[in-house]
Amino acid sequence: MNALAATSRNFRQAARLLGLDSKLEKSLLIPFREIKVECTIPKDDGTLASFIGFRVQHDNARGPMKGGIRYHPEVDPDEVNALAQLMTWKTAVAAIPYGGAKGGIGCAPGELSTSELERLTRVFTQKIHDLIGAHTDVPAPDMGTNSQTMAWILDEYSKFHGHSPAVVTGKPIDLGGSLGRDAATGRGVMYATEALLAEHGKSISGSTFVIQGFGNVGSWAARIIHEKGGKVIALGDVTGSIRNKNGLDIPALMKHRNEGGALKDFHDAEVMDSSELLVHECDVLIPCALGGVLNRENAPDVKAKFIIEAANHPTDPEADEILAKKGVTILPDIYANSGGVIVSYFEWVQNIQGFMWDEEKVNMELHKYMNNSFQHIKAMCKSHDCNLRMGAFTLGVNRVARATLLRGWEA
Ligand SMILES: NC(=O)C1=CN([C@@H]2O[C@H](COP(=O)(O)OP(=O)(O)OC[C@H]3O[C@@H](n4cnc5c(N)ncnc54)[C@H](OP(=O)(O)O)[C@@H]3O)[C@@H](O)[C@H]2O)C=CC1
Ligand SMILES: O=C(O)CCC(=O)C(=O)O
Repeated sequence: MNALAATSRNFRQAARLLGLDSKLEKSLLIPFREIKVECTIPKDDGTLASFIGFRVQHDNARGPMKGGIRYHPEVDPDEVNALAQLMTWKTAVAAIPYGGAKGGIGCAPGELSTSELERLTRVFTQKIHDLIGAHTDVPAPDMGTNSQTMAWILDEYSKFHGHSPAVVTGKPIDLGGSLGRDAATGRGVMYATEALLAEHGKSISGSTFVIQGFGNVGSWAARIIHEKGGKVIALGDVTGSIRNKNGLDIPALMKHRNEGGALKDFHDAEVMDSSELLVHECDVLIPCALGGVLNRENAPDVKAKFIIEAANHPTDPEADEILAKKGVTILPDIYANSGGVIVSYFEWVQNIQGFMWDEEKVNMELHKYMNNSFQHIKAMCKSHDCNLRMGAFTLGVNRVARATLLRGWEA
């Protein structure tokens, strides 16, 4: 089942639990606007290269649409659509005043030079600048993009609309970015994990973790979990996977990576087959890379007791069912990885206020938002007798449905 079918299926199940009117259900599912643009750039060698860029604006009943921009070869319209829809429910679960959107360009960022990436980002921004804005649709980083990408979007957008720091979040600090945004998704993953483990009488310290993905989300999650006394015993990225049963030395691994070393060359670990990563023995499994990585092929072999969905839609519905039967508890993406968009909201607020918060305040507010959402999800699980995924979906969908009904449809 592709990402869009899986996400829509979860939405429909939540709509049924909530008893939503079928016409409202249909209207909530259909995206507000889907944008597809051709982006041609001259490469450094003078030849032309063409790419397709997407921005799907899913819903704006609760506020400006919000979501990241992904650069990856597998970006396609259905996936962007699914990710945009997830953003709508995620911002509602987090109780921040946004709707949902997502964008992407089908490209392999690792195969483009920095100047080619800059040209591609600027062309994409030229094509969509009229349709984004601080009060309409606010992009942010996702897989394959970072604060530099946001700086180029800000600069290009500002040529048309004047200096507009609040048009993107996840910017460099020197351009109005927020302290704590870089680490926010990983830190939010830690707060979410802490809250879930506490429910089961456990803690991060003393638990073992396996992490897939060592980019923004995976590396920050690993660092913060390590700081909290958690043992990260295996992790992997697209180049390979490593393990150490006594716990990987994450600060040393970060240093090795920052000096250009590949994971497999890290001195204090054993190289392992990446196909074993997701089914490795551990207490907590944290996928932090692509969608659909847990499926009917590997779900029966998963040994983790808890899965924290730091990636978006890492678990397909068949795996969801298999894992539920095995008694694995899954903390769903629309809550588990919401730390990023929550601190994006703080960044946007700071840009609009023209006032900068210190990092302690950012982290304290993030903790508060994550804990509040967890309590609200649990309350939905109780009142609808459902698992955490449906608890989060019913919470998010209900908030968007209420806002939509209050706004009405009269022309
Ligand atoms: N950035 C954010 O704030 C947020 C991100 N997310 C989600 O988190 C996930 C990761 O995003 P982010 O960390 O920003 O992305 P990055 O591009 O920073 O990192 C992605 C990581 O995944 C690895 N990877 C890619 N393909 C594979 C694969 N096939 N097997 C194993 N590892 C792989 C990459 O390896 P390599 O570096 O070697 O290419 C890299 O380590 C995505 O699903 C994203 O949507 C969710 C909420 C917010
Ligand atoms: O920070 C943001 O606005 C969006 C982050 C994002 O794309 C996501 O949560 O999937």
